Amino acid sequence: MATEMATVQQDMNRQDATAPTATPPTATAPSVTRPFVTEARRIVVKVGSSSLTTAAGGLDADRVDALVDVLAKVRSGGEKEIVLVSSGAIAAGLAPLGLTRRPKDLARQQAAASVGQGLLVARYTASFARYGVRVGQVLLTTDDTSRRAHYRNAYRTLDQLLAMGALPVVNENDTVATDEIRFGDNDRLAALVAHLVRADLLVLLSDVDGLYDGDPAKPGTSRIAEVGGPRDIAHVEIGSAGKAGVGTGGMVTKVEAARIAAAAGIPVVLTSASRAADALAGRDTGTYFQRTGRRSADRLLWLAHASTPQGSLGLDEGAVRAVVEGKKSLLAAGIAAVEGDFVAGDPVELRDSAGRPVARGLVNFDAKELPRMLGRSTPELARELGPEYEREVVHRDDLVVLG
Ligand SMILES: Nc1ncnc2c1ncn2[C@@H]1O[C@H](COP(=O)(O)OP(=O)(O)O)[C@@H](O)[C@H]1O
Ligand SMILES: N[C@@H](CCC(=O)OP(=O)(O)O)C(=O)O
Repeated sequence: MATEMATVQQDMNRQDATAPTATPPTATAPSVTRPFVTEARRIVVKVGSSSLTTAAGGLDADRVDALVDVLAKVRSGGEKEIVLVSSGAIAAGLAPLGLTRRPKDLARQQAAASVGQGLLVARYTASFARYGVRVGQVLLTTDDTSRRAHYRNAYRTLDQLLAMGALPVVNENDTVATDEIRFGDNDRLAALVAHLVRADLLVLLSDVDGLYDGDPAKPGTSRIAEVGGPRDIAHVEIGSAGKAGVGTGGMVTKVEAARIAAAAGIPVVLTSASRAADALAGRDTGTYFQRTGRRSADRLLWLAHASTPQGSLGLDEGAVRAVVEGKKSLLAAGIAAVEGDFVAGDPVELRDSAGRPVARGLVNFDAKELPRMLGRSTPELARELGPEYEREVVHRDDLVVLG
């Protein structure tokens, strides 16, 4: 982890007005100082609901167009690929359904998302068409991010869209996600998509021009220009709700997303949508989160951050050592307890004898099959129950140790 101190800068234009246009590059535009941005070939850009909607609610076509202008220009040279993770489905669906504010219940949020997602993608399609760019809609759930077959499929589709010169517009599949398995915000989804497509850069666009060292609405708070690692911002007061009332998660989920991406070797720039052009030109704007780690094995990041465990396995001490220190597969012999109603292929939590989660993995058996297997060796199981029981309960390739 990097230990440099965060750099703090005073900034007068912290909050985006609802002005539709991107900030024009003027004489005061900051100089190009970020080669990791100018050199990035594959970029994931995430834009929040608060940057796409009008003050009165509903989709703001001018703001969508302003963002599209910036993104189309970035990729116009043919050297850069962009994946856009766009929120805004729920916000866009409110007014057409006669709703004045974001409903609290999931069913009405899903209805709004169902109406709004169509409008959102229609708007992007029309707007990118001005530049002759095709968009492809990709809707993902947490399952698509943790199950091997879904994960590969999601990667293949996104990669193929990019190879064919299209621009993927990703959102969470809100209409089928339940409360338990929902990302809710798109910030972490964007970090995981960045990892999935092996992006060189993640740009998070919000209605605020960076991370502040306190509530940006209050005087005396300053923008943090650079974050070397989580310790740099351990003291920062990070709010969970945006002022516009249409976004979710606030700054908390953005910082978490930046942490996930940075730990996976992807640098992150967090700024406002109106500064997207500056940010993507490598100018010194917003908050830059340095990478803190290297790329990890593909799917495991998704397993750690995106999956919702459907149950847990209690491990004895030897099994905890084997899994955590030895990076070995989990065998039935080391399991003392089973909780939950999972089926083979589900993500489960692996806990130590004190109940602390130590790892997460995809289980190879249904919950109801496991009790009679506990504490027994693999050859014994094969002999007594049949050769299909001669398997690890969680294979080490499907297992991630929690840090
Ligand atoms: N320390 C902080 N620095 C910057 N913004 C903050 C901070 N704490 C809370 N916020 C709030 O987070 C909001 C952005 O979150 P959100 O509304 O969810 O945006 P989006 O829709 O873009 O995802 C900002 O408008 C700001 O008011
Ligand atoms: N998938 C949801 C995202 C929810 C949301 O508000 O996210 P964000 O604005 O990124 O905090 C939507 O499209 O409305």
